Amino acid sequence: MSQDKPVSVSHPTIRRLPAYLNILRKAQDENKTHISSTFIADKLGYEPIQVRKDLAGLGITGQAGVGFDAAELIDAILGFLGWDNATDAYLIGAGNLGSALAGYKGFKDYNLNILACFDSDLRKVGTEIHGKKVFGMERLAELIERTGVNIAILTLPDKAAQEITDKIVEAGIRAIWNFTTVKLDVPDGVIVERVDLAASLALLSRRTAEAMKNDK
Ligand SMILES: NC(=O)c1ccc[n+]([C@@H]2O[C@H](COP(=O)([O-])OP(=O)(O)OC[C@H]3O[C@@H](n4cnc5c(N)ncnc54)[C@H](O)[C@@H]3O)[C@@H](O)[C@H]2O)c1
Repeated sequence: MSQDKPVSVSHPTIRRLPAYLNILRKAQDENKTHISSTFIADKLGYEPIQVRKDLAGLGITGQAGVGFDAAELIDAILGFLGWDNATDAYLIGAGNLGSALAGYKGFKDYNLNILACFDSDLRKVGTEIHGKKVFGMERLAELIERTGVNIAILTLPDKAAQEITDKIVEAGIRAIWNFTTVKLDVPDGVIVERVDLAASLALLSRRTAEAMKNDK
């Protein structure tokens, strides 16, 4: 396997990488040392050329007839995504969604470490959710500044999202995983990635409606 300098990598390619990682790790668990693009493609219902193009975009090419060295490919993907070092994050809004994320053990596979939660509800402050301490909002800026945590996960109500964003950005947060529906206004250099289950559900619903229409 060779690794050249990566060229530009599209967002769809980046979105596919976690699925590749998942397959590679499972294959490793089954003691497979080398994996072909066809193997990965078959598992995901893609064309092998798609997988090869995605990995070539990262500067990785397999060896003809041998495929990719699974361990090297895992390291290359982790390195590309910046998942080779533990990334600490604070979660803000320890309600239904926030608690579920705080308790999701799978994030450790992506080296995301939710250090602690923050909430304005005094009944939650001082408690623990899935082993993560819940701090009051008055501690948020101080702790961001002191610990140098760069990532915030926003799982609070929409109406509080912009105000809290302004505060955490001023305190030093550089990346926000935004689960609210608000389009956040942030200064240049601060990265926001919004998660939208409704968009995904809309696709599911539409495709289901079309499939049912075709069955009639
Ligand atoms: N992205 C998605 O697809 C998706 C899916 C589900 C929910 N959501 C969004 O996630 C957010 C949370 O949803 P939920 O069901 O967990 O709600 P929830 O009411 O269960 O939890 C919200 C939490 O935020 C806290 N909170 C309220 N105001 C706050 C403030 N000013 N500062 C700090 N904490 C505050 C509350 O005390 C509560 O613990 C909502 O904005 C919702 O729209 C998004």
